[in-house]
Amino acid sequence: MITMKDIIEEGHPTLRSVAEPVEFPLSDELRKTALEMHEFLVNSQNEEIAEKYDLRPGVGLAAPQINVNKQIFAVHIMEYDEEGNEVGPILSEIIFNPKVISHSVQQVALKEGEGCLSVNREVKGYVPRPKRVKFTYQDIDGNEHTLKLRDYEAIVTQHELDHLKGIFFYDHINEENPFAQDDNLELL
Ligand SMILES: OCN(O)CCCc1ccccc1
Ligand code: NI
Repeated sequence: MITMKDIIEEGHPTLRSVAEPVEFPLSDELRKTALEMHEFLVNSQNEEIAEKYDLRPGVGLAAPQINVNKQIFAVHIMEYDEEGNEVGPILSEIIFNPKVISHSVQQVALKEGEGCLSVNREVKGYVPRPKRVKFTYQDIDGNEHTLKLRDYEAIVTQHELDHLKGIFFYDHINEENPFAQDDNLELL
């Protein structure tokens, strides 16, 4: 299973490189790695397992973060009810060879900013990203899919897409004023 020791940190060159496309059918090894990336996210959101293995909770994980320079990322975003019980998956998928088709001019950012499993420090500031994004990808069997996301799911997905291009979330933060706002930016 993947644990925090497998996740490389900023400063490692792989995190600033462009990931390679994935060939299908997957090798047994790459299929296993992809499934383990998704399993890490599920484990990291399970209180007992996260505590037992000291996992930082994550809703996304990109292959370059475990030093695999391939165009793969996993997302696992669950819906919770007011008591904090899991209702079901909002977006839970392993994405291969994603290609952005279009995105909105309108931007969104999380009020609390973003973090990253490969960045062991807090970097304050709004991370402006397109509010809506449409992209194609292949699933673990190589089947093509098209997905249109908005708001939080779009933010998480674009954070992962950035990792495949060697971009960190803080590259998008306004240096002069990290909390700069304009009427094209909606805070979530
Ligand atoms: O690359 C995934 N990762 O570092 C985990 C954090 C994911 C994430 C956190 C806040 C907003 C968007 C995405
Ligand atoms: Ni990250």
